[in-house]
Amino acid sequence: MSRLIVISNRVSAPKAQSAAGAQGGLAVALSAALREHRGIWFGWSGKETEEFTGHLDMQRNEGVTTATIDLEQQDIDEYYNGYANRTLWPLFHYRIDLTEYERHFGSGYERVNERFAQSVMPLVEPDDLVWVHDYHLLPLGAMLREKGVKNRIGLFLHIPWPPTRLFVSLPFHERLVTSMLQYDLIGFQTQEWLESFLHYVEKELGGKTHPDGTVEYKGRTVQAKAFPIGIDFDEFTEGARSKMAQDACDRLVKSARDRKIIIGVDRLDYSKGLAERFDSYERFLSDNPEMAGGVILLQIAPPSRELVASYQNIRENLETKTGHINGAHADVDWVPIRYVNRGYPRAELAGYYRAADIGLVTPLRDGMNLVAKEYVAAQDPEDPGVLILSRFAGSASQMPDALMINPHSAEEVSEAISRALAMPRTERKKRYEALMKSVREEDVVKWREDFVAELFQKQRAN
Ligand SMILES: O=P(O)(O)OC[C@H]1O[C@H](O[C@H]2O[C@H](CO)[C@@H](O)[C@H](O)[C@H]2O)[C@H](O)[C@@H](O)[C@@H]1O
Ligand SMILES: O=c1ccn([C@@H]2O[C@H](COP(=O)(O)OP(=O)(O)O)[C@@H](O)[C@H]2O)c(=O)[nH]1
Repeated sequence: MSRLIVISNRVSAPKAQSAAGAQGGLAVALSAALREHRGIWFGWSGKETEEFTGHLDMQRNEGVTTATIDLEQQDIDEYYNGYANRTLWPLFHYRIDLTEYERHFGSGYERVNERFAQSVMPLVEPDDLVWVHDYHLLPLGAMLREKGVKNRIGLFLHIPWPPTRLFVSLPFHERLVTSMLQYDLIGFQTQEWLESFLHYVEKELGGKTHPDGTVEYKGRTVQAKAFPIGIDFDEFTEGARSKMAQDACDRLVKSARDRKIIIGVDRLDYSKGLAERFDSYERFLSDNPEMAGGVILLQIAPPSRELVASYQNIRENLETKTGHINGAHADVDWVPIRYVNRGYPRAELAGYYRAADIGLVTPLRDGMNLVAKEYVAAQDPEDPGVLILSRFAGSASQMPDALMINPHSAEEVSEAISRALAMPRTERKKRYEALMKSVREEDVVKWREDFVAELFQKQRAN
């Protein structure tokens, strides 16, 4: 079996995750993948250094070897807070209005990718499979090729790929995608993002694409394919059976005092549609005055990317909205929204999910959304809650038995909440069983096995 070298922006050791509560689907998914695979996880330590040295901090923890580098302040500003999270993230989530095109972000992004390439090179052995993750590192494969790496290299993009008409607003878009065509395998979360990518390659680069996702471009053959990511089902359900989960469930049920509970769990990110969700909930309260005092929305929203202005704005906006909704609707013994700006360990979250009658997942655009899958996995099979899911989440394509909504329509979301609260147990069970089948079967193990098997098969074409 080939060794796996996983490269991602963030590296998160398994112990650190379970202690603090990993607040990102990528960290959750990769630790599960590496637990079974001999290999190394390489990336940024999350720390800052005065001067970049390329020093590798190697650690071994619960069967996973990690190798990390520190970055300079300017690197972090231009690469992570800049090009990754002020240019690519908003553009790839269709928010061209929030996308910033600064030349120094682009040069910082390339410089850091070059630093990643230089630092990881000594770790790569001839038979290793190299698996690069996400939008932070799109040109890394090409930089490794320039340094003579002949190994099979795959890329998995965890976020959407935008339609061509939006993507071409990115300066130097051809350069970015041409560099991506140095990978052997490019994975997307859904068929829709895959098709957008193939469309771009045909229309803008003049490459030839085939129905099975094969791309031919300037003598190279690259495979593109959808690999929907799942949760670590075994680990999650074990956590959901723990005392921590049980205590959390009891605590929430007790504090709700027979009220219906709706839960949302999201990084504080504009792509998650939190402002629209709060508006929809207010619409529900206004349309259903008899529900006053009978329902609460628990929104867990740990802060994210706090140095980026658009993330500071969403935080302020939600604080104002929560204050407004609670002010307008609360009573002496009832507050309609419990808005919590902190993160919890996943086992504790599992208890909160289980206590909730509705899981409200309403992103405006989301690569996958693992929270939707975790909500289902945490339910009591005999009395499950209802998942309300945005049609714009990647997970929607695998979860047709959720109540599917358009998150831009407050009316639709409000009606879905009413319908979920009134749904008979037989229908809830039927939907839960269908959803659970995909959550169980299409888990992170299958995702990793499918991607790695495909990468293993692909011989470098040139
Ligand atoms: O590392 P951060 O900047 O704090 O962000 C956390 C992660 O967010 C994104 O997650 C995506 O990957 C998930 C798993 O595939 C997927 O379910 C979700 O829809 C995506 O948004 C990001 O892509 C990761 O790189 C970040 O680590
Ligand atoms: O307080 C929290 C909030 C979130 N998460 C985890 O963070 C992940 C979020 O992944 P998702 O795919 O939903 O979105 P992302 O944040 O990666 O965009 C899920 O596994 C959550 O359980 C967590 O551990 N603690």
